[in-house]
Formats: sequence, structure tokens, C-alpha cells
Amino acid sequence: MALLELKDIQKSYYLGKEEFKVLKGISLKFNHGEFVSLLGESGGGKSTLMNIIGGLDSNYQGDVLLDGNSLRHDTDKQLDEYRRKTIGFIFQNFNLIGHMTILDNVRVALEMSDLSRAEQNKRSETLLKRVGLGDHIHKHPNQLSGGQKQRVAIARALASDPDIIIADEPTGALDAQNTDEILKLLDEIASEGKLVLTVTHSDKVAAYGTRIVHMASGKIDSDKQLRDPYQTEPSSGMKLHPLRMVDTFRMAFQQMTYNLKRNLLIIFGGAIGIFSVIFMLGLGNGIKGYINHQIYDQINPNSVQVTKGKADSGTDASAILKSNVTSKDIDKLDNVKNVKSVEKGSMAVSPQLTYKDKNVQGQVLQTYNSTMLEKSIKQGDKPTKKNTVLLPKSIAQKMQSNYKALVGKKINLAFAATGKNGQPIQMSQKVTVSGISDSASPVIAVSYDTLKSIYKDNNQTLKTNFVTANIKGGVAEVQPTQDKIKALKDSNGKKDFQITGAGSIVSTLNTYISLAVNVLAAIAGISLLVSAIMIIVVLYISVAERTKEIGILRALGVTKGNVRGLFFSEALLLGLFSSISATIVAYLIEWGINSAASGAIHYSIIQITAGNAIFGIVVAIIINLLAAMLPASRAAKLDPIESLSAE
Ligand SMILES: Nc1ncnc2c1ncn2[C@@H]1O[C@H](COP(=O)(O)OP(=O)(O)OP(=O)(O)O)[C@@H](O)[C@H]1O
Repeated sequence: MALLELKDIQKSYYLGKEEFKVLKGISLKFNHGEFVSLLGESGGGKSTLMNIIGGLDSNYQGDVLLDGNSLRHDTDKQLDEYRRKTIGFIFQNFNLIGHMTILDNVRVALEMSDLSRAEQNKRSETLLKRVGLGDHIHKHPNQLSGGQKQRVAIARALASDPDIIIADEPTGALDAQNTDEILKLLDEIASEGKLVLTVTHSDKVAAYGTRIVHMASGKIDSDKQLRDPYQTEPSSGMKLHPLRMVDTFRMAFQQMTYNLKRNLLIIFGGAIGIFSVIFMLGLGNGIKGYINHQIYDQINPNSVQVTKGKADSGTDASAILKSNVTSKDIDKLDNVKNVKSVEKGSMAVSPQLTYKDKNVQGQVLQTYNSTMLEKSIKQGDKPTKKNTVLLPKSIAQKMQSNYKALVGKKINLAFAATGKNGQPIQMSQKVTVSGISDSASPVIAVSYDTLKSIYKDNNQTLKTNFVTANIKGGVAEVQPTQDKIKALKDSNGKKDFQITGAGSIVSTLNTYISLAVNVLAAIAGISLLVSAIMIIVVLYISVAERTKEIGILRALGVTKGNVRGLFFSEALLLGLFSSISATIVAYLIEWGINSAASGAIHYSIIQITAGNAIFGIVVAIIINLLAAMLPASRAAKLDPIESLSAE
């Protein structure tokens, strides 16, 4: 059985509806060890026939049989495999990949083999030595002469040990001496049992082979045996497969380093967008954290003040004064998940404080509760004992310049309350200053028992107009528990409670800060969009620049999927590099700003979390991959024959 058999091959090209018959029924048989020269007039269809034999063109009539098996119904993948395993191409214009060294140009055909990288290098080196280029392996193609380039192409064609070598005018661009040497090499290849098919215009070249086939008007008009084919048994070939992902990445990386300056600029452009997003998120965390820190420095985050009321009135004292928290309400609050305990509280407004002949008016008189931080009491103690009072520093200073000396002194506390019938009642009591607080809050505090006894002394009953709910767990539990409290309904189905005091504004404030930060991050995200467009443009340019390279790779048996993978890998690498560099820069700037600001605010104002960084990296990679979709599929769809003829 013949190694290769052509059965009545016919091929037409169409210009519009007009048909141009190029091959009009070609039937030939070829065997191992033959060195066949295909001669014929220019434009006679020799290259067309070689493209069909080489598996680059499957749009023809007739049949090509390899070892008796038809290629007719082969899928794209099977044809890729056929080119990979069976065919080695040598082109008139060499078709080497410019950005690779000549060693890599040969090794690229072995990327698809099972050989280790070291074995691939060794085999490529051996082949380059064989074609006389052992001393040039690290040169690039543009550093070689025409004859040397063609030898690289021969070494590459031999790399995967194919049965058939197709050489389309291999000596067309060479001088007489180089032509002789290349022909000798081709003959040597045939002598090893391979089928060498050359297309030539030269009778001298044709005379070198074992057989001359002549084409005229799309048909074979003569088939001459010059000498016996070589009888050597061919080697058994090597195991080959499509490019693996890691090889695709390596090739993409190689390509990136070749166009280093351009790619560095793209990485820089992409990094600006990712940096802005990560930095904005970090700044948002910092500002939110700083404000919370400032607030929780004054109040206990795990205790919230709750009062009755339908609407959110924030810290409006009149709403609290009007409300009456019953023991039933307290039970209801006590049953809310994560509420540890509920303390009764009450407040009055505009208390008058008199010490010696000094009269000072305060804003709020409130029962001491867990929202107040003990650490803010800088002199003295809490007002837990009966008839003691805790003064804020601002009030104490108004009473006496040496305000610290007020601790332990008796002062008069007077305030107005509303009696049972709504009439105003003045209350007054001598109290001892238990301590002075540093808090920014102007609250004058006495214990619940003290206030209760003052009311009793005036024949009045103290109303509980707010309570303090102490929340279990960390600060993270506070917001959800506050939301549960706010969601409690009365018997009419209306909301029953509201949160008052400083704690109530924390969540609102956080919502606004988050909103502002997300808007800023989204604006920063626009630059990610710009970088996506940049990637699309750059990859399109890259596809255009590398059309020929894509054709070469396809001729070597690289699949469409591999080509697509190459461009996706490139986009992925660009995304990875830009996002990693953006993250590093963001963390460096975070460190710089926080160190510089630590003297002024004692707080890390930029807080980039791992989540922010991962978010930035993931978004960048997704955007890059999306951007690569169109250019990658365009590259994969390129026709190998057209790509090979690209300039
Ligand atoms: N893609 C194509 N579309 C239309 N016509 C084509 C195409 N490719 C080749 N042809 C035509 O088919 C004919 C055969 O071309 P081919 O390249 O196979 O000839 P050739 O024998 O190799 O020529 P040469 O010896 O000059 O290289 C030519 O007339 C050419 O113009």
C-alpha cells in the first residue's frame, strides 16, 4: 500500500460566481524514501496541490489517502493532528517566527511532544547541528542568511519526525551553493525513509530527486522515475498532542517579553484603574473605621439607647421626654435575640447646677447607663452612689476654673419635670460630684435610683423614657440587633421602638460613607473599562502583526483552540501583572499615607483588606478575559493558507 495516494483531486477557485478550475483530476501514489519534484508552469496549481496534501486545505474534490486511510472526512482536529504528526513544511520564504531564537523556532514544533523541555532543547540543538547551524542557535532569524534560514526551516520540519516533508520551492530564494547544500539535505532526509515532496521551477533541482512529476493545465502530463527510491524503513515517529495550557502560557509570556515596552505600558495603564478601585475601597474602609473609632471612643458600641416611637427622631430629646417605656416593653426588648440585658433610663432637659454663687445651665440630665464609657471619667468615679452626679468637663469648667477640685463637693441640682396633670414641677436636690468626664457629650449623669428618689421626694413618679439595651457578642452584632429592635411592632402593627443617642447615627453615617466610597470606586472603575478597550485594540493589533506566525503555528499542527488560548493567556497575563503591580503599589501607598498621617490622627486612614485586593485582581482578570474574546476568536478563525501568505 502506498504511503500517500491522491485520487482524482479536483479544485476550483471562485471569483464571484465565476469558477476557475485549477486542479482537474490528479491521481498519484507516493512511497517512503521518495524524493519527488513537482514541476509545472507558474500558476499551474502546484502550491494548491501541496496545501491539499499538507492538510491545510480541505475544500476539494477527490481523496487523499494516508496509509490507505482517507483524509476526506477528517474534522479540523484530525487535520491538525495529521499536520502535527505526518507533515513537515518547508516554505520558499522560510516562514520563521521573528521574535523567537532559531532554537525556539525549531523547538516550537516539539512543544506538542511528550519530550521534556531539556529533551526538546537537546533534539532541537542536534537538528540545528545537523543542518550546520550548531553555532547559531541563539540568534534570531533576522541575523541569518537566506540559506541559513532555510536550514532552520528544515530542522523545524524534521523536529517532530514526520513521514512526509513538503518543500514548496525550498531553494527559490537561494544562490547556487546554498541550493546544492539544501538539496543534499533533502536527499539525505529521503534516504532516511521519509517522503520528500518538493515544488520547483528548476530542472536542476528536479534532477536531484528520485522522481519528477510534471503538471500542465491542472493535470499530470508526465511522471518520470529518475532512480530507485530509498528502501530505508522510516523511524516510528514521536508522540504528539495539541499544545498544553502551560505551553500556551509560556508562549504567551515569550511574546510579551518580545514586545516588552508595549506590554509594560499596557500593564501600567491597566494598573492605574485597578489601583484606583482598590485604593478607593481602602480609603472608604479607613474613613468609616476612623469615624466609628471616634464615635466609639465616646460611647460603648455594645449598648444602644432605645425609646418608644414610631419615627426615627435620632437624638431629639423631646421625643424621648414624651415616651414611656413600660415593663412590658422592657420584656419585649429583653427577648430580642442577642440582647443581654435592658437598663431603665430617664432624662430631663435644661438642668440648673449651682455651686457657691455660680449658676450653670446644662443641656441634658440623664441616668448613668452602659452607653457611657468609664474610661472617659478622668477625675473621680461613676455616679452610682445615691445623690451623686457625674459632670461633663465643659460644665465643670464653667462652675470653677479649678474644675478638678469639684469632685467630692456638694452642688445643687435643679430641673423641671412634668407633673401627673401636665403641670411643670421644679425639682431640686443637693448632690455630690462623683466625677468629671472627658466625653464630648454634654450629659450630666445621675443614677436611676437617685433620679427616682428626687421624683419621690417631690411626690412624683419617675417615668422610664428610654432604656439601654446591652448587646451580646462583638460590634458586628450591634447593627443587626438594632435592626431587629427597630422592626418590633406594637399591637396595631406599627413600629414600636427607635434607637436614640449617638449609636443611632453610626449606621446611617456608615451607609452614607459606603455609598460615597462605592460611587468613587465605580468612577475609578471607568478607567478599568478604558483599559479593557486598550486591551481589545492591542490584541487586535497583535493578531494583525502575528497573522503569519499564526499560519506557521497552524501548519505545525497547533489547533484553533490553541490559538485562541494563546491570546487568552496573553490577556490573562496582562491582567495578572497589572493587578498584582496595582495591589503592591496600593499597599505601599497605604503604608506611606498611614505612616505620614499617624502623627496627626493616630489612626490608619487607608485600610485595604485582602478582600479589596482580591476583588480588584478578579475584576481586572475578568475584564481582560472578556476583552480578549473578540481578538482571540478572530485569531482562531484565521485561514492557515491566507495567514501564511500574509506579509
Ligand atoms: N485563494 C485563491 N483564490 C483565488 N485564486 C487562487 C487562490 N490561490 C491560488 N489561486 C489561483 O490558483 C492558481 C494556482 O495557484 P498556485 O499557487 O497553486 O500555483 P503554482 O503552480 O504554485 O504557481 P507558482 O509556481 O507561481 O507558485 C493561480 O492561478 C492562482 O491565481
